[in-house]
Amino acid sequence: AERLCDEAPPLLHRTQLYTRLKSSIILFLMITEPLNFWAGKRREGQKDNKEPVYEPSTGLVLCHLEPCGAAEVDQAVRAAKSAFGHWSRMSGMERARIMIEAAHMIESRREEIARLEVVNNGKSITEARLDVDSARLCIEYYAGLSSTMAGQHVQLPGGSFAYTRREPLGVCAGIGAWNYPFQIAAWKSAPALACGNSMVFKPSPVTPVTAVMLAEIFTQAGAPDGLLNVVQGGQETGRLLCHHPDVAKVSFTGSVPTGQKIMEMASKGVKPVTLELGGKSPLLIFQDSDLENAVKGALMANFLSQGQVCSNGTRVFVHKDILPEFLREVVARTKAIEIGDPLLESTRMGALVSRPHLSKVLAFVEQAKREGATVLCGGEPYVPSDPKLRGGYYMTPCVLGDCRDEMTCVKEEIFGPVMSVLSFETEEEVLRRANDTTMGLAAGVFTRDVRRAHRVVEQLKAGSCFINNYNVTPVEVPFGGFKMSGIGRENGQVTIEYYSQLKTVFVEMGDVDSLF
Ligand SMILES: NC(=O)c1ccc[n+]([C@@H]2O[C@H](COP(=O)([O-])OP(=O)(O)OC[C@H]3O[C@@H](n4cnc5c(N)ncnc54)[C@H](O)[C@@H]3O)[C@@H](O)[C@H]2O)c1
Ligand SMILES: C[N+](C)(C)CCCC=O
Repeated sequence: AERLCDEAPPLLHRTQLYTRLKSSIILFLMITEPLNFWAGKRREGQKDNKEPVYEPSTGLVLCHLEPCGAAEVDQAVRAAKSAFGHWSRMSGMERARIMIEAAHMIESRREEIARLEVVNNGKSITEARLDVDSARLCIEYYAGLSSTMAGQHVQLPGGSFAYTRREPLGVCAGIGAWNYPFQIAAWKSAPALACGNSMVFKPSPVTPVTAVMLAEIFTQAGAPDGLLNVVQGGQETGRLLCHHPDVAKVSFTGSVPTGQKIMEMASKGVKPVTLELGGKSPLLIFQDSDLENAVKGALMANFLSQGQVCSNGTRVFVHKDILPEFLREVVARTKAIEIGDPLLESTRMGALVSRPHLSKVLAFVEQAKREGATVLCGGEPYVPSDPKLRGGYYMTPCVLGDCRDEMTCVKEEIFGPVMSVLSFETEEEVLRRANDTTMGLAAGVFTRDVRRAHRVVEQLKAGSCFINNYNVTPVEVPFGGFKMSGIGRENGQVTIEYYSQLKTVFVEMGDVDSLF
């Protein structure tokens, strides 16, 4: 009876609740458990400040978030500090064994985690499974790197020498966004733990459900209590974490304005930051592209996770010679995207994450129309025929034509299923326009000309570039942004450097040659 809809009248809600419970009783029971986790156990937060969390596909209340205040954050950090003492002294091989066990457990619980991600985030089950796989692969990858952390030996005159040690930082704070809740928790914790750190992770208050499962899995896999902790809450909890004197580093995924605040807070303690921020990435489609692949690439660049992807290539620049053909094809395929219950196998687009976010995205479409863009398809609220989904946050995926560089839809991150298509004539022109942004997370180019592809990529000011594909992020490959899209990288070997520090040791083999 607690599953109140955020808009529908109570009577309708009761029918929906009954239908929903019959089909997902296990999910419902799990979500009543506490969502904070420290020192190896689920914990309650501040009951007086609890807030409802909604299920995007139905608009019903899914659970309540009990935020952590100063006392709870301190307990979590203390637990992490205690685990760090033990974990950091273990060998890389020992840490790897536990991480691999955790990866196996994720594999065996793949469906359960993916379904909970769907219920909390609204994305399709097909995508949620891939997100869980990416989380698992990330843990496997860093388990493999854990034993490779090594320093350098430097020979010096007279037989003296120096060596470097790569050491962990201590307790790391992770703060996540709502678009990839489980995956973000794994992308941050896996390299941190592999390097010998412990972590306190704060998920977005919109999607608090799955990160705690990851923490629980690490404990069940044999990690010391307190190795990965989860504190729930919003800005205030995040602020407490950033300022905590025992937190050595902050790794953040979220918007540019929040990233700026995180950097400011971390600067007070001179703490290193990793910032994975927003984007307004360009996708360049040349006249010699394989059009079938270019269209598929544009859809992958815009409509994954209901368009709520940081790296999305939302400014699609198409050479004028192929623009009509491209638009015909891209619009036809966008119209064919199946929207609806994200738990159904056939669904390709689920619900946006919240009602306020849906309203914000729809307002961007309205503004685009006022500024002269043409809606070629979509951009409308969508009500699925299934009665239980009537209170959900759906919209039809949108393609905007006749876009110009100065329009709001081309300049600002919309973070929804809205593709802005622009026409170009020359390589030099499109490069100038593509780079004319304060952000630089990702960029893509479609062309059959291999020389053009590399020449263009060299000039694109973006951290993650794709040639003849888009939004492919294998965990072996670094991911992160240029300019205001961020600092540091996630994934790949280089991320070890962002979760460790170098100690130099000088060893004298002779006598001290004193000047005094
Ligand atoms: N580059 C990447 O890898 C990446 C990945 C996913 C999302 N994003 C970006 O995230 C944004 C959408 O996510 P969002 O709406 O959750 O972002 P957000 O910035 O509103 O919130 C992100 C996190 O920061 C916390 N937070 C907010 N204010 C804070 C403060 N003052 N101090 C400490 N913590 C604070 C939130 O509670 C949340 O956990 C988009 O801009 C998107 O591009 C980037
Ligand atoms: C796996 N994706 C789709 C590239 C997501 C990257 C994380 C950004 O939101």
